Amino acid sequence: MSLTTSCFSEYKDIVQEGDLVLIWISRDQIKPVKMDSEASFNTRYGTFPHKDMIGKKYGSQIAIRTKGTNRFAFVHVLQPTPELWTLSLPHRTQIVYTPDSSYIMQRLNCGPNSRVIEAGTGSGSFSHAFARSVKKLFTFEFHQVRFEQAMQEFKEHGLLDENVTITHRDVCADGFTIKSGDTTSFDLTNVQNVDLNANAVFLDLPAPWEAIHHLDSVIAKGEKVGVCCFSPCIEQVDKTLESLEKNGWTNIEMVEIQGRRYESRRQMVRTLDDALERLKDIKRRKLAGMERRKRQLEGLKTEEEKQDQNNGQPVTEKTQFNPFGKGERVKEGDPNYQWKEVTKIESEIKSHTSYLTFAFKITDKTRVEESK
Ligand SMILES: C[S@@+](CC[C@H](N)C(=O)[O-])C[C@H]1O[C@@H](n2cnc3c(N)ncnc32)[C@H](O)[C@@H]1O
Repeated sequence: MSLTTSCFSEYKDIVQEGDLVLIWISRDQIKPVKMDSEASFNTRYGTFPHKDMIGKKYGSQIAIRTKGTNRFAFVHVLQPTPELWTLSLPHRTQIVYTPDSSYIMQRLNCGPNSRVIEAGTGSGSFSHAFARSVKKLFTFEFHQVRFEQAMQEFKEHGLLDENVTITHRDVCADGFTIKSGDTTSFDLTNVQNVDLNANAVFLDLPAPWEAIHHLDSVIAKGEKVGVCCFSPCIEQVDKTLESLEKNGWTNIEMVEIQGRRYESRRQMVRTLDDALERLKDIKRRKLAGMERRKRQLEGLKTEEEKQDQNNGQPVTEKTQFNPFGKGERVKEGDPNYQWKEVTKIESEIKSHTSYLTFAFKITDKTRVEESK
């Protein structure tokens, strides 16, 4: 089923047939699904029929009974946003994540008047974020299949009807000018050359330094234009810096974003008495074990031990309460215990993604001088 919706720019209350819905299973598992009342969404916990989601409010929890057990499994139905799309999209390439994209848009002063050039389009992660915030996005991709997939996806998401143009192009070899005869989503019926007039540029290419000299003819005159090059290796940054300087870009700065997710959690308050009790417990259990082994070697067993052996039960008494983790499990926040608020960092941190090299340029200063 292929339907064009403006799901990324319009807010809706109710899930409808044909909607692109992001099904939130867990923080690491969000799946994009087109609503089709005949279809179901399968998880390892069970099957969620789409018809149970259609008609519900966005944000609703949908529950089913799990297979074989009398428990519930649930998912949430969410409306797409660029941030959630980045976490759920089908990867065709490496992508730009929200900590980087939000920082880049802020540094490039992106807003409702921005006209942005992006190359390459890749999986379209950043394109969705740009599309929501800027006036025009001109995105370029030289890989034929990726170009077609991205164009289809942008069409389905309603982006091509709004402010996005995608062009099939090797920007290092052929620059950024869109002209008649090009393979592009731009309607070139009455146009020879498209005036890109871009005031922000984002290059996520293996060799951005080969594309920089093509920018002068497509960036806005008389205003400050920003460029950001996204490169994973410092050697690439070196070459980019050289090219930026050579082509008259100034205020060059390289930064790296180290995104961290902090979680607010509760930790049980542990007192000195708890620590002493724990040490005593270890000692008690050790002694009980030694006694038992001794009796086993001597072939002697207490009545209780014989009984326990018959039942297959452990002989050592179970620790009732242990604030250091082992023993009886206590649910976080259990009101019978004392808790303190703590911050925990995620266990697996995705560290270095890429270096961001920013630079700025004003090609024709006449207008700026006049306004002074
Ligand atoms: C890392 S991906 C971009 C990912 C994208 N920023 C995202 O967030 O989804 C780089 C893309 O640039 C494309 N590319 C590489 N060299 C290019 C060139 N000279 N012209 C146009 N696209 C190019 C590749 O085909 C690839 O799809």
